[in-house]
Amino acid sequence: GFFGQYGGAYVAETLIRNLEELYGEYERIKDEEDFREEISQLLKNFVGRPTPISALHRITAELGGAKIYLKREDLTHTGAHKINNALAQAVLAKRMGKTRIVAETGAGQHGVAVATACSLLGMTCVVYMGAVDAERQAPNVQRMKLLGAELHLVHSGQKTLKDAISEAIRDWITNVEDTHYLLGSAVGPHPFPNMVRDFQSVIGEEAREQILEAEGRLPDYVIACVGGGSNSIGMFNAFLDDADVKLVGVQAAGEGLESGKHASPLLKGTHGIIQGSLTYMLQDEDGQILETHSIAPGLDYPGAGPQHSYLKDTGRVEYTSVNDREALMAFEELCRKEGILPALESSHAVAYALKLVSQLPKDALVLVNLSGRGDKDLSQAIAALEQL
Ligand SMILES: Cc1ncc(COP(=O)(O)O)c(/C=N/[C@H](C(=O)O)[C@@H](O)C(C)C)c1O
Repeated sequence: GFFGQYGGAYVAETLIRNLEELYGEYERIKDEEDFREEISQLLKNFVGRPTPISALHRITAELGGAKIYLKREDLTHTGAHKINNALAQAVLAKRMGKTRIVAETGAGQHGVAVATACSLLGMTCVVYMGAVDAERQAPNVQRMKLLGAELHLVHSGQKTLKDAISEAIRDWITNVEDTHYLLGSAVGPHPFPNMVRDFQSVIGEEAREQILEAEGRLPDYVIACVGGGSNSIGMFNAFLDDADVKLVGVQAAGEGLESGKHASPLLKGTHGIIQGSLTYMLQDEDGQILETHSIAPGLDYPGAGPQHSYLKDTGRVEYTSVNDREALMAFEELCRKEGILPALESSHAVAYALKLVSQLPKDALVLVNLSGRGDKDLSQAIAALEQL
C-alpha cells in the first residue's frame, strides 16, 4: 500500500484488523465477473455513464488559443464524480455482509452519493459533517436527509472535513462488525487510496477513448482540481503511461499561498501522517494539522492523497494552484458563456485551463475534468460574486 515512501496504514492497532479484512475482501472481490458486472450496470443505468466530453465554443473562440474539452462528471446522477466511488464501495460492503455505512463529507457531494447508494442498496447510512460545512452546503444537507441518511453534525475542531473524518473513523472502530467506512477521497490508510482510485478510474478510461474519437489524438494537457485527490487520480490514471500528455493538478490557493489561508498541501506542505497515511500535509512545527481555507468546501482539506505526493516527487504530474477569486471568475465565465454551472471545486481546474490556453497554439488540445455541478454552491457563489 505504498506509492514510493507515501501511503501505508499508520493507524491504531484496533483499526489494522478492519483494514486488513477490507483489503483482503477487496482483492478477492474486485476481479469477480459478477461484481464488475453489477458495478458497470449501475454506472450505466443508474448513474448515467458514460458522461460526455463537451467542447467549449464561445470561451475558446474568445481566447483564440487551444481547444478545451470538459469531462462532464457534473452530469452523473447526484451531480459529481463522488457517486462512482460511493456506489462501488457500497456494493463491495454489501458483499462483505455489512449492513451499515458510515461516511464523512465536506462539500456534501460525497455524503449525498453515499446516501443515494444506501437508499438504492437498502443499507443504513450515517454521515458525519462539520457544522460549518453543513451551513455552507445546506442544499446537500437537505438531500441527504431526504435520501434517508442519519446526519451527525460535528462541532469539534475547525468543524469541517478533518473533524468529520475523525468522528467517522471513531464510529467505524466501534461498530466494525456490521459497518463499512465509506471514505470519500483517495486519502487515508491503505487500501483506501488504491480502492478509491480504482473506482474513479472510469473517468479517465472513458475520457481517453472519447477524446481519441473526437479529435483523433491524445490531449496535450489533462487538468483536474485536487482536494483529497480522487477525481484527479481517476482522470489521470488512464494517461499515466502517455508520456506526451501533461498532467496538471490544481489546488486551492484560497486567499493566496502566502496568506496562510489556502488548501495547497502539495505546494506548501511537508511530509507527515494525516488520517493514517504518510503524505504531504499542512502542519505546524509540532505536527499539528493546520487550518485550511478555500471558497470550495471540497478542496478545503489539509492532506493530499499519497499517490499525488508520489506523482509530485516523480514529476509526472505538475501541481499548481488557483485562488478563490480566479475560481469564481471561471465559475462566472462558464455560467455566462457555456451554459454550465460548475461546482466551485471544478471551477479551480477551469480557471487554470483558461490561463493556460492563451499561452498555447490554436491546435493544442486541453481536457479538463469538471468534477461536479454548482447547484450546491448557488448562494455562496452569488454572494461572493457580488463582492468581486
Ligand atoms: C464536486 C467536487 N469536486 C471535487 C472535490 C474534491 O475531492 P477530490 O476529487 O477527492 O479531490 C469534491 C470533494 N467533495 C467531498 C465531499 O463532497 O464530501 C469532500 O469535501 C471530501 C470527501 C474530501 C467535490 O464535491
